[in-house]
Amino acid sequence: MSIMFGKARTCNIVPEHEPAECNIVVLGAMGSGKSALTVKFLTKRFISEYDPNLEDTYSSEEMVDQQPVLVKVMDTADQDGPVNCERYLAWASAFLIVYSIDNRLSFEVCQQYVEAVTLYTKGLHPEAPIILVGNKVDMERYRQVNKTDGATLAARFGCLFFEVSACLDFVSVQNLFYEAVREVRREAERSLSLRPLYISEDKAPISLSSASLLSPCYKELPTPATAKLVTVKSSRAQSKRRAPTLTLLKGFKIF
Ligand SMILES: Nc1nc2c(ncn2[C@@H]2O[C@H](COP(=O)(O)OP(=O)(O)OP(=O)(O)O)[C@@H](O)[C@H]2O)c(=O)[nH]1
Repeated sequence: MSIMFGKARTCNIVPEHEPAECNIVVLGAMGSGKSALTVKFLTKRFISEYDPNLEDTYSSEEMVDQQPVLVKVMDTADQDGPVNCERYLAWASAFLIVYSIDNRLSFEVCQQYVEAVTLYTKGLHPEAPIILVGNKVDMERYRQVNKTDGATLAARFGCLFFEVSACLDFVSVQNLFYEAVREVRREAERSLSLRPLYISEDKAPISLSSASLLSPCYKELPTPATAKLVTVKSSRAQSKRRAPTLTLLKGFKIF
């Protein structure tokens, strides 16, 4: 039984008891800090080196505003700008598009990503939100991109904007991913309120929990050349609450 939210898409309705899922794709120019931000979020640690061609997808059980959510993060590795985007566009619930404040070219590449993603998501319901991220804010003395440039780009495309540093505090990096989850929830509610439910007459209506609203209607995880689903254990393993498990950080050197 499928419910059509105005657009013909196959959709797996998630039963109430399963945690919602949120698929976050991290995009941006090479060297902007995508992997560092991803690893910081998953392990609270800052990496120094990694295999730049490695593209991986990680999952972590999180509690965002007292609601459990399985956050899946695809750390992409494009060589030059938005190419071969279909491997993540349909899978994504949200996008983090990253540039480095000390690299003007990375900001220009970032604009290409924002335009490419917006072209795809406009008109979809729910629309996958974009969060624009100016990384390496610790490199203030080498700044090449003003904060107002980032804010102006974000305003132009109606997306959130943050400046952070993957090598400074963890909370501001965690907040990027948590804000993405919140935006997906907001967009799901907005989308539900905007569009009537079309339910075939012979079926009783079913209640849509926020979990089912949050889990995107997407095809199986794409299988790009090197991407694979691994689970991650953060250094929070020692903390009291149920911590996600990291079994593999291939190619990352953690210090
Ligand atoms: N100072 C500083 N360096 C950073 C920060 N984030 C990442 N770096 C460094 O910048 C370089 C690139 O970081 P990555 O996370 O590998 O960048 P990336 O976007 O994943 O790069 P690709 O995998 O090539 O696409 C590495 O040497 C990192 O240590 C930051 O917030 N501040």
